[in-house]
Parts: sequence; structure tokens; C-alpha cells
Amino acid sequence: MPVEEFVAGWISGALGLVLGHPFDTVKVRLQTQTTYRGIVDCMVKIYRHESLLGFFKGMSFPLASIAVVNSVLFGVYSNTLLVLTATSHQERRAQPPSYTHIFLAGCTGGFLQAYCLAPFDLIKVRLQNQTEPVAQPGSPQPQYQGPVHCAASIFREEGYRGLFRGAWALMLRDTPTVGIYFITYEGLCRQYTPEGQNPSSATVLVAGGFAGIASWVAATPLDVIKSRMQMDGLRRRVYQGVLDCMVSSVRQEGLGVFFRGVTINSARAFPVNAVTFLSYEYLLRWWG
Ligand SMILES: C[N+](C)(C)CCCC[C@H](N)C(=O)O
Repeated sequence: MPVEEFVAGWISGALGLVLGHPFDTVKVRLQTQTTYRGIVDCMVKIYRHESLLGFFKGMSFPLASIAVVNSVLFGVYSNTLLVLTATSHQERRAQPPSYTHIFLAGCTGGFLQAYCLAPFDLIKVRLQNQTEPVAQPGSPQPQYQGPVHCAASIFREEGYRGLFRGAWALMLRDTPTVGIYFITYEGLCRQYTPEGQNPSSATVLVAGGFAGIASWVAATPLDVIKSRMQMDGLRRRVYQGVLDCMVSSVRQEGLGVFFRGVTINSARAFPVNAVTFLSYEYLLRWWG
């Protein structure tokens, strides 16, 4: 099993995460809190109340984890394609796999990375939702003092299963949408690249960016439900499951609730995934 795709996925995921985390923090706040009037209002309040550091809350953990998760996403995708088509990453420009195989490989990577991602994503969302100012003498102490304290508190209060709160919603979100992610990327690369050649940097950046937007727009409805399931149980259990969360969210806020954060998701998705795919491609070419 070639490991270079896993390593390239690790490095490219970390680069994309740092670029996108502030967008992600604004998105999570908009999805789970009702105190903000919109993206700009949320960004201004975070900056005024929590300083620039407020945008990077909960990033340390995903920096280690998202790299692993991205490593699983790209590594499983590429190796599933190897099993389905007997072609390596380098050979696929000359022998392009079918879109069915690309979608199946993407769904496989999406499902497995979601299982790895679940505990890390839960901790990220819990930390991002702490609105206290960054620790200052005399300021109110947030419930969680950091990622490790958050993980220990969840484990102590909710047990091992508590660390996988929202995992089903995460798997439902990521399995089909990672398939969409890779189909969009491969489709745009083929559209703008002469047959048998490697896509140019500009093609990789644009294809990666739009792959990120397409997959996040498709993922946003379950992304909202996932974030709410992860915040559930913080004080008292509100939802009985994914379906109950969906039904009660629509009842209380209308169908628009499913697209809470879609704008910020898309704004974040383009640069993050443009950088992710560019670094991934170049690392593999360098190793190729
Ligand atoms: C499947 N879903 C759309 C949720 C994510 C796909 C893109 C993953 C990328 N590392 C990013 O953070 O944007």
C-alpha cells in the first residue's frame, strides 16, 4: 500500500487547516448560537470580545488531528482506486479511472476518515463555542481549559461513547460528499487538461477550490445537524438522535436552518481546498 498519499494528505491537510480555521470558527458559532446577526457581526464580536486569538480557538487539536484525518481521506481514496483500477496515482493521468470508481473511492475515504475525525471534531466544536474572552485575569473561566481537558471532561461526564457524539451525523455528512469532492476535482482537472498530461498549478487550484465548495454546499445541511448533536448533552440532552434533531430544528427555525453557515463554509472551502490539492499534487509529483 503506497504510503506517500497518506503523508502528502497529512501535510496538505495541515496547510489547509491553518488557512481555514477562522472561517470554520465563525461557521460553528453561526450554526449553534443565535446571538449573531450574520457573518460580519460574528467576526466583529469575536475580534472585539476575544481578540484575533478567538478565531483560532480549538485549532491546536485539529492541527494534529485534521492532518491525520486528511491523511486517511486521501490515502484511503487513492488506495481504494488502486484496488478498483490497479492504477497508481501517477498512472491515472494516462489511464483515468471512471467517475463511478472515483465516487466509490471517495465515499470509502469519507466514511473511514469520519470515524477518525469524530472525537477531534467534537472537541473542536465544543472549544469553538466557548465565547468567554481569551483567558485574562478576572475574566470568567470557560468550561473547558483546552483540548485535553475537554476530552477528559467529556470522557468523565459522558464516557467513551460521549467522545463520539454526533459521529453518525458526521459519517452521513462526509460519506457522499467526499465522493462529490473527488468527482468535482477530477472532472474539472480533466476538463482543462490535455489528455495524458498533469494539470497545471492554476487548474489544480481552481479545481480544488470548486471541489471544496461543491462538497461543502452538499454537506452543510448535515453539518448543521452534526454541530448541534455535538453541542447536545452539554447541559441536558435535547435531541433523541439525528432525525429528531433535524425535525425539531426545522419545526423551530424552518428549512433555512439547513443552510446556516453555507456562505462561510463556501468562502472557507475555496482557499483551503485549493491549497490542499496543490500541495498534495506537488508532494506526490516530487515523490513520484
Ligand atoms: C466532506 N466535507 C465536505 C465535509 C469535507 C471535504 C473537504 C475536506 C477539507 N479538508 C476541508 O476541510 O475543507
